[in-house]
Amino acid sequence: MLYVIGLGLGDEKDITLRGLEAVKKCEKVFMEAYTSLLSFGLSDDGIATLENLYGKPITIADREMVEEKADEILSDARASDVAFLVVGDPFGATTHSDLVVRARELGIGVKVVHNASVMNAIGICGLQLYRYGETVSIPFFTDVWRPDSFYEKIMKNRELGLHTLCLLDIRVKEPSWESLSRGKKKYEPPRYMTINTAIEQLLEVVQKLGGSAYDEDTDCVGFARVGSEDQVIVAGPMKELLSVDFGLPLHCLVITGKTHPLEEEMLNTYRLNTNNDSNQKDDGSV
Ligand SMILES: C[S@@+](CC[C@H](N)C(=O)[O-])C[C@H]1O[C@@H](n2cnc3c(N)ncnc32)[C@H](O)[C@@H]1O
Repeated sequence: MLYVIGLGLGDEKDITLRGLEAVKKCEKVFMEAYTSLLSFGLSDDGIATLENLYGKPITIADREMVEEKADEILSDARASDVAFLVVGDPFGATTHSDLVVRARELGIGVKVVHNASVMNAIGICGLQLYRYGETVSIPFFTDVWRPDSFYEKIMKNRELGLHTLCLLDIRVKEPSWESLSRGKKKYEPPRYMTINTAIEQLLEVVQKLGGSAYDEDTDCVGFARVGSEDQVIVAGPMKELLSVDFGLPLHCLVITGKTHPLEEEMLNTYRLNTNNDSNQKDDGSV
């Protein structure tokens, strides 16, 4: 049996009871480690915390392993119970349908244990989840690659008065161009896009295209480490969020559409000049 288990967004305590029971009975545990992060990141300590809780070792499955070596995971799942752990919800923003479809084709049973996803946790800012349009991904620009396909989607959402969730690039275990040209893979250090970089890129694109979908005065909400004890949520115009230090990853950004007075009321509690208590530490410190 293949158990596909969501870990939630914060730390090791966010797994559900159902998920924990499933992991405990599995003989092998893989953890997908390239589309999201728990609050402790990929530090050895963090993984060790999970291993202690589960009472068994975890094999980190990077993109190469999940995409190229899925056979290994599936052949284990054919013979015994195997857990495949995904931060957030397994089907929130990342779809692991490939693995599930292949397992089903091979006659391997699949059970999914859901959990909170960034896709629903952003509801905390007060913008109604049913008032969102298409989610966009913002990739890191390079000197020679500065794609702008997200612009049109944001424009369509804004024309319809809908909010836009922008998921920000994560680069983990990316081979460097240099090493590829030498034929021996060497990996770049991991990179996680900040809200500040995302806004810089968004403003660059709207200026380049001469568009009007948004500008530096457009109201947004920046989220860092949602679901963790030290989460930070700040609402304000793009130009204001540009200079906010949101701290460690992960970050995402919402560009507001047309807001309802009730949405505004909640949003106002996250503005810089208010008593913003988005941070959930018990002592209220930020
Ligand atoms: C592919 S999505 C996450 C999918 C995950 N399975 C889920 O359900 O949440 C990854 C992106 O979502 C955003 N994200 C995920 N978790 C976050 C968090 N706790 N706080 C802020 N942004 C987050 C980041 O922009 C990150 O690059």
